[in-house]
Amino acid sequence: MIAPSILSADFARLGEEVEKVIAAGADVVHFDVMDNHYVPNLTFGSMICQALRDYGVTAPIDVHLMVSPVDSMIEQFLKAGASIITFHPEATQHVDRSLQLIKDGGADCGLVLNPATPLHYLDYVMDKVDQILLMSVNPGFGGQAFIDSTLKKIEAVREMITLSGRNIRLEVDGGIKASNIRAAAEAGADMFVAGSAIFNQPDYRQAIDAMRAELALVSRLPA
Ligand SMILES: O=C(CO)[C@H](O)[C@H](O)COP(=O)(O)O
Repeated sequence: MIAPSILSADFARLGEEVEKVIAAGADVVHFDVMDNHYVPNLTFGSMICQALRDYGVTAPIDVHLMVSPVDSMIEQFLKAGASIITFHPEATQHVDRSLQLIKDGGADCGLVLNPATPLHYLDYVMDKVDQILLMSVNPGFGGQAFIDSTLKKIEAVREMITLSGRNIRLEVDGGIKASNIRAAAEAGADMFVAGSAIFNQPDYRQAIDAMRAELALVSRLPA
């Protein structure tokens, strides 16, 4: 799945931008929520998610909360039509409760781990999460370079997913482009967030097609 991050879209024309990127072949809209507290940047909240739904966007909206605390934002995004909500475990006091809040609201839930965040946060929630998001940059800004150590982390989480026996999506986010998406997929990722590599290109379809062409060459797709 290709999930363009609207962080790099033209905010003045957001509805059109989302329509255009979905028409260009994207599967999911990736929605980066930053609070200038958990991360040193500020983006948009649930009203914009609701506005996209009201505009007619029916594609899944994958909300990545870079906020602390998280629970009140979860409630707002559930009401605003989020399909998937992920958050950073160290940003909430009760990880299991926050995950359950998302599930009870009818959305898919998941955890996000920063490049240096240990995997042990996943140990007791593998029966609950629908998605795991591994950040391949430090969160807060688009357009950063992919941190290579993420590949080993993707491999480790793919093993954990296989052991869990569950169909958990493994998403990677940060610095993804046509030249490195294949390595991320071969390590075990199956959902790819890309912001600048899509929205900073003149032709979104061409950018997405170039990524899909690389994915078609992957020798070992994750189960
Ligand atoms: O979560 C994010 C930053 O915190 C963005 O989704 C991510 O960095 C995508 O942007 P790019 O593809 O340009 O790296």
